[in-house]
Amino acid sequence: MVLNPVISKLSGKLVVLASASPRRLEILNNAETLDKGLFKAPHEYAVETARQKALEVARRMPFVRATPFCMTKHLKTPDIVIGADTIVTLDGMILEKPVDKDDAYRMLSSLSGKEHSVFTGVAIVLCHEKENEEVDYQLIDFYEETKVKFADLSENMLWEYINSGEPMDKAGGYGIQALGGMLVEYVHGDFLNVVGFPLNHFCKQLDLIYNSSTSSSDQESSTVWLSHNGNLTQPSSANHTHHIQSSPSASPVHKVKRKSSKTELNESSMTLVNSLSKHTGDKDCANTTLPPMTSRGQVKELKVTEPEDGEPKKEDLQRICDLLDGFRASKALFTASKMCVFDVLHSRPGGLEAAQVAQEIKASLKGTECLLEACVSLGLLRSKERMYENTDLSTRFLLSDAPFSLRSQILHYNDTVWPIFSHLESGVLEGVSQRDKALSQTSKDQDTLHSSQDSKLRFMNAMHNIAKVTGKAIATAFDLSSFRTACDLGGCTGAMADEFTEAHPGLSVTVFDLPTVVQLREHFQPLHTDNRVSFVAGDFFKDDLPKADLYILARILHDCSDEKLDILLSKIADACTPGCGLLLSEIFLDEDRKGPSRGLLQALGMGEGKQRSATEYSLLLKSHGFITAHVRHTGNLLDAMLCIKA
Ligand SMILES: C[S@@+](CC[C@H](N)C(=O)[O-])C[C@H]1O[C@@H](n2cnc3c(N)ncnc32)[C@H](O)[C@@H]1O
Repeated sequence: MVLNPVISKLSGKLVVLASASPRRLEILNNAETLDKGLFKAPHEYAVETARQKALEVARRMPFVRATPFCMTKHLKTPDIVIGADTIVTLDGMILEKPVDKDDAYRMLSSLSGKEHSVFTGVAIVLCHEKENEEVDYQLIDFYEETKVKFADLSENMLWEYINSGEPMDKAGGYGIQALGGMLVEYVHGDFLNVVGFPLNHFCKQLDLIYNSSTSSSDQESSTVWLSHNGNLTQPSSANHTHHIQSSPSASPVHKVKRKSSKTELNESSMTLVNSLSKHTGDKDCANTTLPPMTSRGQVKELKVTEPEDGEPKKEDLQRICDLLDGFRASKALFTASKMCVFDVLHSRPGGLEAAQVAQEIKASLKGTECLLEACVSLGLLRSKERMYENTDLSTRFLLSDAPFSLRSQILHYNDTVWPIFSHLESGVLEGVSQRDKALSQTSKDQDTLHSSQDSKLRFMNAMHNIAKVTGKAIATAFDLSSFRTACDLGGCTGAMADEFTEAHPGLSVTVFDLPTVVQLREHFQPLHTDNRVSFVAGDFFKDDLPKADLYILARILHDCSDEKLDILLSKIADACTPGCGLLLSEIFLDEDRKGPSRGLLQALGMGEGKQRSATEYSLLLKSHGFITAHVRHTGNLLDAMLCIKA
């Protein structure tokens, strides 16, 4: 669009930048309590935060004017209040301001060598003072995205920048306008947006507000009219004018107008309602069930609110009941998988009745009906006119031969993890693994040779499943083009090695695992037949390791005590020459050890190892001469870290 003069339109107007107001701290505190899980896309979070900043200030301004002790020079209601919030996102995850140097390290190393997005959400509140001293607010918001790519950052570079102190108060841990500029390879889009304010987009917006008679249908922004105190309820009518119900302190009824499509209107207003209801505690406002997990799988600590009638809230009870019933749901999944319910249903397009399923799985009709109905309630099956069939979720992950099948992993959970967890109380009391105790009963009843072979194959199948699901994300997490040979220590069936050779045509991988495992690997189909994956049997604590440029340790170290880890890392360090790589893949605990719960629940199994954060791994590796080059939170089940031998 052609940009017309706009700044002159502001002359004589009182413009307030919300973030610069004396109430900034409180506003930011309020804004920072926003639950990111509520937002479908990161930019929505930035826009919402900007709205809250602007609205808070706009709503307080007339109040400030009435305060006798306030030293304000502006006794007038502002004409415009502007709020802005900038966030950095990587692979859909919002990176906030680092809490400490380790956090800054985690953030900056995750940005290293990658393109990320910087979003600034901007909210413009136009205040229209009426004759009766009431104020109407018109809210216009928009966002701007800029793509930024970081260069590959060496360890020294990262720490030099972190030690400058600059990252600490900056979203994403860097400031492009200062020292942080040296980290940046390119910027696609508005540079000032990365600095914190998309001036060009803002001017275009002012142009639309003050100069243009252009229809608003082509605007990306949204406009909402608010009541005096900014309260509104969920829109209830289909046209574009919605009545809002005021809270007790608000003036009776105001109108909300928005020049946009109906669907957008509902979505936008809902977000605003949700956020405002947080501030006002207005229980008539729209309520959504919050997802209890963060994007990294940490269960959120949600406040329990006691309604006035003293009754517990439905959502609070639901959260406790979900935990109570969690084991029932797991066991229903295990049983349906073990009894091949999903495979049976897949073999009959159009579905089966409960009696037919019962016949196929050789089970009672009553038991089968209960199992099928429970699976429907868990979203694993769907039913229509008494016929049952798989949902997309079970077709993708629960069939025995699906490319991303997790069935063997489920059977491993049923036959190994479940018995261990049924001894959890003893495990916690004694602080040692209950594995032998839990599994001795099962093996007592069976022929020892066969049972040990069966359980080994079951374990290998489970590892194979997970490697197929996670392998590609790990193999492609870093640029490995400088490595020619790799050794996957504890590489099991070779499924992970297959993903590495698939992703890196110049790479050959030797899988190193215990002799019994290497013997049994013939039960597993290799992905390729071009001989770039070979197998060597041995014990990585005792035997010489095959020579390689890159060592891979996937899901090995969490099972090692600090002493064993020390032995293994010393052996790898001895085998490495400077420049060799070590690629580690594990669940990295958050630095505050509050999540992800998958990692912490795994630790509860009380094996001899322990779960560690990326920084803990990084320090352990550093003590063996490996410098962390990159850390990736892949968003898949496992995270990854690439270290280089100094
Ligand atoms: C948890 S599994 C991980 C498998 C594979 N790395 C993956 O991520 O899919 C651990 C693997 O380490 C192997 N392993 C355990 N101790 C070993 C040792 N001392 N020497 C060699 N391999 C070992 C096991 O046989 C098993 O295959």
